[in-house]
Amino acid sequence: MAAAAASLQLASFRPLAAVARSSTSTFAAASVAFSTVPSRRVALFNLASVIHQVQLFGIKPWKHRKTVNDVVASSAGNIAQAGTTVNQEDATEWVKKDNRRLLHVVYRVGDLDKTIKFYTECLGMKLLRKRDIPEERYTNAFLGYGPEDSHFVVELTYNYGVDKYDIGTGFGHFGIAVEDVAKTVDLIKAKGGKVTREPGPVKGGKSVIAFIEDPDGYKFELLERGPTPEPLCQIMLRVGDLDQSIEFYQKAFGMDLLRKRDNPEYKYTVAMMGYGPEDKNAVLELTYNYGVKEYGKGNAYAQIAVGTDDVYKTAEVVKLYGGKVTREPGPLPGINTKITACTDPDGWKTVFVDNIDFAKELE
Ligand SMILES: C[C@@H](O)C(=O)SC[C@H](NC(=O)CC[C@H](N)C(=O)O)C(=O)NCC(=O)O
Repeated sequence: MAAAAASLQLASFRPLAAVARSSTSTFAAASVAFSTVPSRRVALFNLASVIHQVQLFGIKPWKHRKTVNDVVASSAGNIAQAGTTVNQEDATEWVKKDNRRLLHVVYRVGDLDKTIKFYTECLGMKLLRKRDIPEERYTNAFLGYGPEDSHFVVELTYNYGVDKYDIGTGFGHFGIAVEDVAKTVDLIKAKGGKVTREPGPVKGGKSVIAFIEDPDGYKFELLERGPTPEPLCQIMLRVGDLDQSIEFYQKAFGMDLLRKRDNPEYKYTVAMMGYGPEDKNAVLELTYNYGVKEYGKGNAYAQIAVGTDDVYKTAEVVKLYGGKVTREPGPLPGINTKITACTDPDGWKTVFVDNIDFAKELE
């Protein structure tokens, strides 16, 4: 197994010192939005959080205006309703300065041991941790090319008794950077892996790629690149309106548009979105196929997870830019890690995870 991993010629797995971020994305502040915060605890947390962010980033606090929904705290401590009016400029400033990175991508598999064997032996990943939640009847396995505190990894979910899922048409593939695609493909073939596209230059371009399939049919694109600290480098999702998606990921998520490439010959355009340069960070590769507005999502691929310093503010910003918050911010029962979840314009899900709570989970 060690030899297999070595012959993959994957990059040295040194931790990322820091996630380099640029601030190239710009957008106009146009309107204000309102959101309701349902409890006093959350309202007080938000106040503390604003102060915390000011201390952390040295930026001015968000402007909160009194509205009919505002927090009404009597001397007896009763809260009628809570609400905030978030100024877009401040939201933009905060989201760009928030400490964000892609943590992991979550998807379902039908046979955990089979997938772990394939990822470790054919893709050279390491099994980082496993957790079984019998009361919820599922098991997770985390695999990747370096420790979770500094690397993007996969989180596999096995639901007891479910051995098959529908991958749908919207999910594209995961990208893995390797130094020699042909050698990697040979190794994968020797291990019995399925190669769906032989090594060679990408159609309409020069970079050498290949595609393989894992035991559940998830596609992995092998991309020939020099050494990188983050070999697990892309999640490709298909979208129905690329400009709308780019704007959403820039404004609501604070991502940068790292690269956009149109391939008219093959009738598609891709946009790379992320929290730092592609050679050092995993990115979202959003693909628009000319004229295709909708895709089937299936039930196999689940979501990406992104670290944040404040899930409450994150949810506010997502709402401010028209995103759908599917899980209001707050601690998860049992483990107390604070999260919030939302969907993008195509319905692709993201879970934001509190950075400090996540670090505690890894201890
Ligand atoms: C280098 C980087 O930009 C790529 O590898 S793009 C890979 C390319 N993507 C697409 O074709 C996307 C559109 C396609 N219709 C889809 O929805 O998946 C690709 O897969 N090329 C295949 C090839 O054989 O070159």
